[in-house]
Amino acid sequence: MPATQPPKIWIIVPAAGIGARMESAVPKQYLPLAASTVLEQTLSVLLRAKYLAEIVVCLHPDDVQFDQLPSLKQSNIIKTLGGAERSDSVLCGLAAIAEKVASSDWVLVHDAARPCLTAKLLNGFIDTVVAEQLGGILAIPVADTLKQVEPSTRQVIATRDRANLWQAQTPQMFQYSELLLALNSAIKHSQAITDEASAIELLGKTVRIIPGSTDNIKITRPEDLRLANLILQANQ
Ligand SMILES: Nc1ccn([C@@H]2O[C@H](COP(=O)(O)OP(=O)(O)OP(=O)(O)O)[C@@H](O)[C@H]2O)c(=O)n1
Ligand SMILES: C[C@](O)(CO)[C@H](O)COP(=O)(O)O
Repeated sequence: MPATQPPKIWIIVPAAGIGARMESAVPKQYLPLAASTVLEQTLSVLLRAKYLAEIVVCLHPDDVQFDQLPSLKQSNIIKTLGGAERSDSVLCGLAAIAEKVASSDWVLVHDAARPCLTAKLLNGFIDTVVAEQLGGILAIPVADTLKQVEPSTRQVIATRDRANLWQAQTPQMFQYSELLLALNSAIKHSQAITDEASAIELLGKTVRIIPGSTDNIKITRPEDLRLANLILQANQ
């Protein structure tokens, strides 16, 4: 019987955002974190992914920092230009691997701005998606009581049922051809999407939730950086 080929995983790291909500002088992916920067911390974990083919980092056209990072010396990290929206950046990443990837290879997308992912969580996630052969995302159940609010007055309109509501995280992982089709279709139909899973959902396809971790925060606002430092210290 012929031996089965191990799966191949291509990792796309959208890192072309300007970090408006962070209000920092440099884009948040280049802010200092632990002994390096947010992006280097993220890449150091992703380099430990099982079945890794290549990592593609999608950068802003004005990016001057990436080439200065020691991580660039890794042969399986390549860079490409990102786009106006996160989904455009991911599509640029898919274009960068188009000549090398097979349609059934897996593409794992992970935000540059989520540096507290651990190799254990990452590889557990990969194992589950590969074993079930079904695209999936990390997510955590909503923990707090949810209020719907009138935006101008900030008055509470209603308390919403949080049962079965989960907060999406990254990594998110789908087969190359499925993700390419889904993102192109969402853009063609002007559907606003903030993650890969929403594009897949719009095609009517199944997305599996795999429990993530409250530690896998996205650096969005200034206070998140302090929390990320504490999480990384605690996980040392
Ligand atoms: N055009 C864009 C916008 C975002 N991203 C990336 O997508 C991830 C998640 O986005 P978010 O946290 O919203 O980052 P920013 O867009 O940089 O932040 P903000 O929305 O506050 O401007 C980040 O790693 C960011 O660099 C990207 O690659 N291309
Ligand atoms: C993909 C994501 O990290 C899932 O939480 C998120 O959607 C990205 O950015 P957002 O613009 O802050 O929602």
